[in-house]
Amino acid sequence: MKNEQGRTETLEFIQDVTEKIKNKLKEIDQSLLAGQKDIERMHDYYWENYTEMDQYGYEDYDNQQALLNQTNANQELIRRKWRFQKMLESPFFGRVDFCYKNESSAEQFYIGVGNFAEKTGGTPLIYDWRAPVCELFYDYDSGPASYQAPAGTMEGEILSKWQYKIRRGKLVYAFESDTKIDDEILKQELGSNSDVKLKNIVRTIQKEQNAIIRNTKDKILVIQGAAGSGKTSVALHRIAYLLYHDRGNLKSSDILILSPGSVFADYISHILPELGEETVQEMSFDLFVYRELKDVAPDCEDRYHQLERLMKFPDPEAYERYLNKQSEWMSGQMEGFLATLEDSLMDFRDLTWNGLHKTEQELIHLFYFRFQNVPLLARMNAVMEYVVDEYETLKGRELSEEESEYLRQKFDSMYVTKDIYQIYSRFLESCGWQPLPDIPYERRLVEYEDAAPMLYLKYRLLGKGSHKRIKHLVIDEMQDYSYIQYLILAELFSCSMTILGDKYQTLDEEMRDVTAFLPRIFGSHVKKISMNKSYRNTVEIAAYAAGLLSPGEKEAAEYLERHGKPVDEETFLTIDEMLDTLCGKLRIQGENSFETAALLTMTEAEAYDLYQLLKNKGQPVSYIDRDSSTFHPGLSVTTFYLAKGLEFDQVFMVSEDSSNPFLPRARYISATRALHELYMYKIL
Ligand SMILES: Nc1ncnc2c1ncn2[C@@H]1O[C@H](COP(=O)(O)OP(=O)(O)OP(=O)(O)O)[C@@H](O)[C@H]1O
Repeated sequence: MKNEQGRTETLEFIQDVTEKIKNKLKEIDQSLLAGQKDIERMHDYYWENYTEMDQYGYEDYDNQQALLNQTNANQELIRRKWRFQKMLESPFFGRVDFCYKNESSAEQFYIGVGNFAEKTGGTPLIYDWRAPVCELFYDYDSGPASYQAPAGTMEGEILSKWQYKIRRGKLVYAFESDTKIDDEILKQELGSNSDVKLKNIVRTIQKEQNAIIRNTKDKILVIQGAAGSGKTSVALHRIAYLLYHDRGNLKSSDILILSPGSVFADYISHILPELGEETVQEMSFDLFVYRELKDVAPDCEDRYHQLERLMKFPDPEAYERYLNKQSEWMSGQMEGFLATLEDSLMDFRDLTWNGLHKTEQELIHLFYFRFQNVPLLARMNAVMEYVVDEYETLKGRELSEEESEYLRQKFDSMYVTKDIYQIYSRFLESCGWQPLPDIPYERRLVEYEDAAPMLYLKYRLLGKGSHKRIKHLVIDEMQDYSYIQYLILAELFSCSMTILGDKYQTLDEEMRDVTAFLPRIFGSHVKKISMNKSYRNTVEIAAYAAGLLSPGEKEAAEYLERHGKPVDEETFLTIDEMLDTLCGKLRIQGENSFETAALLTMTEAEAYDLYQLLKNKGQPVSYIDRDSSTFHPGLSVTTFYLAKGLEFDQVFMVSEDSSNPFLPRARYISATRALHELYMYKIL
C-alpha cells in the first residue's frame, strides 16, 4: 500500500517537475536568442564605428570586453540547457523523507545528478547528489540520522528512502528500501550489459565510497582497493564533489590526473561532463619525464619498453638492477653522491675582466657560504648575478647582453661539467654500476630504469619550482610508481592529492605496496583507506582471480553476490584453433549481445599478430597499442598491461610462453578485467 502511494506520488512529481524543467528550457532558449542578438548588435556596432573609436583604444577595449562577457554568458546558458535536457530524461534517482529534530512532519528531498529550482536561488525541487542533505541518502538506513550543513549538524530521523529508475522521462521502477543503497539494485546495474565506457555511479555510491568522495579534511588520501572496487569511479566522483564544494577556489583546469595512458583517458573522459563538470587535465608520468629530460637526451624509454624487453629477454640481474635504481636505497645513495659532488664538480679560478676582479677564495666563499642553499648547478648563476650587480653599481652602468653572456660562460666554465647525463653516469659508477655510454646528445637514449633517477638528479641539481597552478592531483594505479617517482611528484606538487591503486595489479613480478613508504615521502598528511569489496566481476570470476594470487597475498575480499558462467580454461595446439573457438564464444553481435570484449596477450607482438589473424578471418576487431587514444565498442586486442584500468564484458586471455616471469601478474590483471565472462587460454 505504502509502495503504491509512493509510486503515485512519484509519478505526480515527475509530471510536475518535467513541466517546470520544460519551462526553464524555454526561458533559456529565449535568453540565448537575446544573447545572440546582443552579440550580433555588438559586432555590427564595431564594424560600423571602429574608424571613429577613440585613439587610446578604450572604446574598442570596452566593446571587446562586453562581447567576451556575452559570449561567456551564452556558453554558461548552453551548459545549463544541456544539463536540463539530460534532467528531462532522468530528473532524479533517489528520495529521502527526513523529519528534522523537533519538527512534526518530514520533508521530502529528491536527489538527482544536478540541482533544479524553479527560480534561481529558490528552494530546490531536486537536490544535486553532492548537496549536504544527500549524505542522508548514501550513508544511512531508516532511523536516526544527521548531516553536516554549512550551519552545523542537522539531526533528525529518516522516515523512508526511495530509489528510482527513470528512463526517457518514464518511471521504470520506484522502490522503498530500509537499507543503504540496495544490493539488488547494484546487481541489476552491474548485471546488465555494460556501457562501452566507465559508468557514473551516482545512483548507487556505497557508504565507504561516499566517505572517500566527500572527504575534504585529509590532504593526501591514499586508497588501496581490490580490483573492481570502484577506485577510478570514486576518484572521478571525488573530483566532481570537490569542484562543487569549492566552486570559488577550484576550477577543473586546476586538477590533474596522472593516468596510465590515452586509451584510459578516453575511457573515463565522459564521466565528469555527465556529472555536470568540465573534464580535467590528464597526463602520463612517462610522457612528462620524456619532456623534462628533452634537454638531456632526445629520447627516453617508457615503462612499456622496459616491460617488453624483460618479457622477451628475461634477465634477473637486469630486473634486480631496475628495482634497485627505483628504490629508497637509491635516493640515499644519491644524497651521498650529491654531498661529494660539491667538491668534485667544481674547478674554481681567479676571475678578471674589464676591471672586475674576484679571487678563487672569494668565489669559493660566495659559492659555499653565501649561496649554499641554491641548488648546485644553479648556484654559479646566483654567484654571477651577485658579482655583476656589485660591478654595475660600482661602474654606474648596466652590462650589455653580449657582456653578460661572455661572463656567464666564464662562470660556467668553473663547473667540470653541467651535463646531467654525464653527472648521472658518474653517479652510476659511484654505486658500482656500468656508466652510461659516452656519446653525444643526438645519439642518447635513456633506458627506463634510469629515466626517473636521472630526472630526480636533475631537480636536485637545478631545483624545480612546484606546479602551483595544480590544486589537486589524482594518481591512479599508484602501485606502478616507484619510490623515486614519488620523490619527483613530491618535488613537483604540494597540493592535495587522491592516490589510488591496487598492490596486486603491479607490472612487476612481485606485488608492490607503496602505502608502506608514502608517509615517509609526503609526511603525516597521508590518510590510508582500504576498499575491499569488489563490484566488477561475477563471483565466479572474482574467486578465480583470487586463486591466481599466491597464498601470502590473499586478503579477505568481499564480492557482490552476482553469478555468471564459470571461468573457461582451455589449452590449444594451434593459434588458429584458439581463434576459431574464440570467435564461436564472442557475443558482441546479435540479440542480447555484449558491448565489449577483449583478447589480451602478454606481449605487443603477440597482440598485433592475433589482431591481424582475426582481421583475416573477417572478424571486426580493434587494436589497442601504446599510441592508441580511443576506446571502441566490440572486440579489442591488446596486451594485459594496456588493459589495466579498463573493463570488458568478455575477456579472453591467451598465453603462449609459460616461462614468462610476468605471467602470474598478467593472468591476475587480465582476469580482473572481465565483467561477465572469462576465458583463460593457453597455447602449447
Ligand atoms: N557503487 C557502485 N555502483 C555501481 N557500480 C559500481 C560501484 N562501484 C563500482 N562500480 C562498478 O565497478 C566496476 C569497477 O569500477 P572501477 O573501474 O572504478 O574500479 P577500480 O577499483 O578502479 O578497478 P581496477 O583497479 O580493477 O581497474 C565499474 O563497472 C564500476 O561502474
